[in-house]
Amino acid sequence: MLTIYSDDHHLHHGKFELIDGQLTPCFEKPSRADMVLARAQKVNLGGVAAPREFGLEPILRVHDSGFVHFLKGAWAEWQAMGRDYDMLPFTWPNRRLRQTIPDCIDGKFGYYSFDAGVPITAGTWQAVSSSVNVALTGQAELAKGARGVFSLCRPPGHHAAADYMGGYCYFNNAAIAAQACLDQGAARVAILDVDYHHGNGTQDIFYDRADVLFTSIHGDPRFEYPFFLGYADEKGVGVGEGFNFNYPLAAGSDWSVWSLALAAACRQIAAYGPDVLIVSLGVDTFKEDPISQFKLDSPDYLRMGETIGKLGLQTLFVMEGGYAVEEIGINAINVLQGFDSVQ
Ligand SMILES: NCCCNCCCCCC(O)(O)C(F)(F)F
Ligand SMILES: [Zn+2]
Repeated sequence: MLTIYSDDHHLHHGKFELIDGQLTPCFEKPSRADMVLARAQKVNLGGVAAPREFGLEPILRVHDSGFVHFLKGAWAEWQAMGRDYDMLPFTWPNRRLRQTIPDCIDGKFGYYSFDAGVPITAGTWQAVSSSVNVALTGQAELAKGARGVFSLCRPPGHHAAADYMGGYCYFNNAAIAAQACLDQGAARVAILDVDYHHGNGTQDIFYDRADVLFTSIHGDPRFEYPFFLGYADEKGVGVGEGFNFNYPLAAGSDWSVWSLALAAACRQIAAYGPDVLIVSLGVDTFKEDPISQFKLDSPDYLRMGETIGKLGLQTLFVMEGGYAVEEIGINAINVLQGFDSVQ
């Protein structure tokens, strides 16, 4: 399987995030993607290709222009205030506050984000732009007939919605790739989000649409981030009703439980009959993951890939989360090797 990868992700390395009331070094760090790339090369998964440049147009097919232009100009605006350290948001327009866009950068950042997990640094714009190009280059390979492609995206994207970032995500790489499939003539695209955390951004973007089926298996939001979306009763709205399936699972869930949700999601995907499948591939479902509560083990990721491969669909794998850095490469690449093992 071909891997699409850009070194530009190294340009994005936030210093701190707020976890359990403490400022903690960011878990979403460059070594994550380095370990996955190293494993892909070690097992000779396939070639590694640099992304092509697609510009802002495909991003603006999914994201609000005010949001995109805020992110593009944020660091320069911050620097102009004499600040050379990471930007972090700290106040958000909650219930009954004005949904207005202030002039002050702190107000704008709060308007365009939903948590403090999105540091903006000097290299963030370049890194997130390249992460989108990695996803779009993978999508282009699929359009040329590839059975499976791996877009090794960093930063991740599935928490980002049309007009807000959060949870380490800025642009929604998987959603942008899905929209590109539709813009190139696909009638239906299925997205399977296997990251430990619910892909609230991806769900939000496609919630009122029938041309994208969203399925997600994740930690129950009653106890797990992102808390405020990802419940089983969220089925879509309007013409989108019946095209959204959430499978929240209890803390401690292992393969025996997780695989039942995967089978259910795959039944929905098969019934939908998509032209293409996009997998938001997070491997923070791993039993050793430092910020997550599932109990999958490395061999389970081979089975995950085989199960996905048996759908018989052209599939774009888009990297999302996973923080057990020593094993992140083995677990992510196991999924792809499992997929490839199915003829
Ligand atoms: N007590 C733990 C608090 C963790 N708070 C933030 C979690 C963000 C998860 C990001 C991710 O793994 O879903 C992505 F794929 F987007 F990277
Ligand atoms: Zn996650």
